[in-house]
Amino acid sequence: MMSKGKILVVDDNSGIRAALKILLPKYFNAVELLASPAAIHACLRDFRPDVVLLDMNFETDTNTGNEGLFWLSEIKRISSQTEVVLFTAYADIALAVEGMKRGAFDFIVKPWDNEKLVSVLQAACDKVVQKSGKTGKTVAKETESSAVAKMYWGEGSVMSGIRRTVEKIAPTEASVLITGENGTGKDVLAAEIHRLSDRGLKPMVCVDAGAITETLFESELFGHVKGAFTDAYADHVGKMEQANGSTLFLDEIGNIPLHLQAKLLRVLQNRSVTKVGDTHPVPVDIRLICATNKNLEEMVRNGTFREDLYYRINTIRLELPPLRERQDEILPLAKLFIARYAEKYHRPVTGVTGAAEKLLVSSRWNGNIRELQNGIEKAVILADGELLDVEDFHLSSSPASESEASQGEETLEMVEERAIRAAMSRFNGNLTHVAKSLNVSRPTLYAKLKKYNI
Ligand SMILES: Nc1ncnc2c1ncn2[C@@H]1O[C@H](COP(=O)(O)OP(=O)(O)OP(=O)(O)O)[C@@H](O)[C@H]1O
Repeated sequence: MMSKGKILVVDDNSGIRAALKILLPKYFNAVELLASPAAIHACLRDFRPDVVLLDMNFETDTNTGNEGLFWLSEIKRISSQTEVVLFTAYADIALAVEGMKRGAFDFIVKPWDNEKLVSVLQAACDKVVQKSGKTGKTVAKETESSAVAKMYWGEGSVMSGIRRTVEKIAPTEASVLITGENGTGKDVLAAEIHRLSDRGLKPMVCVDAGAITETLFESELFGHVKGAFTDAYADHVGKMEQANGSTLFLDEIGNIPLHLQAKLLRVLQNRSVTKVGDTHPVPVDIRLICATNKNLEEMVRNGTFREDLYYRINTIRLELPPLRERQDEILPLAKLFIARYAEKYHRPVTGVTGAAEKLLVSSRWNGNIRELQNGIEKAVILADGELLDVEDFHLSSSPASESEASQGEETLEMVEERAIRAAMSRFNGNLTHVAKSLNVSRPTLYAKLKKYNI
């Protein structure tokens, strides 16, 4: 039976790689093979293996195993949850013991026994799943969704400039402030910066300051101890502590009221957080990325945003322009979304007609990339042919307008229900993300969930 799990094999012997390329895919979800350890960093970041099967000697004529031990430490340093199985042609017990002391899961001697190798790799995968407290299915799902969230950069000049800055600043500890209208891709950009950083193997922790009430804000961000307030039945670890060693993404930072801004600033300055109802500060090491669609400078001027907090979060500023100012990106993004939704809904759509291209490029896209994405999703579901045409889009006015609602209630209701169900499944029922992706408020989403019995 196929096990869950992703295996990375690092071995410079092409014969061994060829044999494992045939053997391992029968037992595991995904297998990557590297001839040289030089690409291990990139592979850990992009492929995110559960287990690495690591050769101990990469240079002919050396059999000290030192290189293997070095790479073992590197893998553990970068991704402590990844298990490493050492693979050596030289049965050296001392080396095996040293490797295990340094955190290797097990040791396999070449020439190997297929059954033994598979069972050791399976046991290592099981350990990863147990440690993360997830089933193999959810591990695979997370990987899928992180692949979906991967940012499309395009060739446009504006985004190329931002990309160059991002590549420079991502590996640093600098706080980043991302600004831009709704739907311009601030969340996606934050995730990309995190992915490219040294913290990228840990999950980024997100707080949507626009979606939590003022009363819950402190407890959500800083945590609370049991009994701190009426409903505090147990200790709760706040998002800041959860983000320790990783990145905290504070979305809609412009929505935080002034008195809470002061508390947030204190935590950021002291690099320690005290739970509500507690007196002991806990040190936290976080990289901060904030986003807003508000004009923070104006808020500072009119006294609704603290100047000191503004400077604290704003070491690097990235401004995502509205989609109407990045027209060269509209068609490439449209193609990307068409391919995504054609596959998802099993529709034969492959592109757009020339007339539809003109319409897409000249539309205002007040809801930016989110609106384009939603428009394409609907069009792909409803289209009859292979090419989307002008009438497949309802772009004469803004997409949520009444003119759209009057175009055949039955069909649109069906589309709406399907879109909500799709979003619920895509975001595993996370209502904040579902509401955001559909561009509706949470109360509207609740009403629709009730209406469609979802
Ligand atoms: N560069 C991109 N490549 C692929 N998809 C993108 C890109 N930018 C945005 N999207 C998609 O557009 C939608 C909106 O993006 P995102 O949520 O990041 O925008 P936002 O600016 O954070 O919006 P809001 O201000 O409402 O929070 C998402 O579904 C996202 O997947």
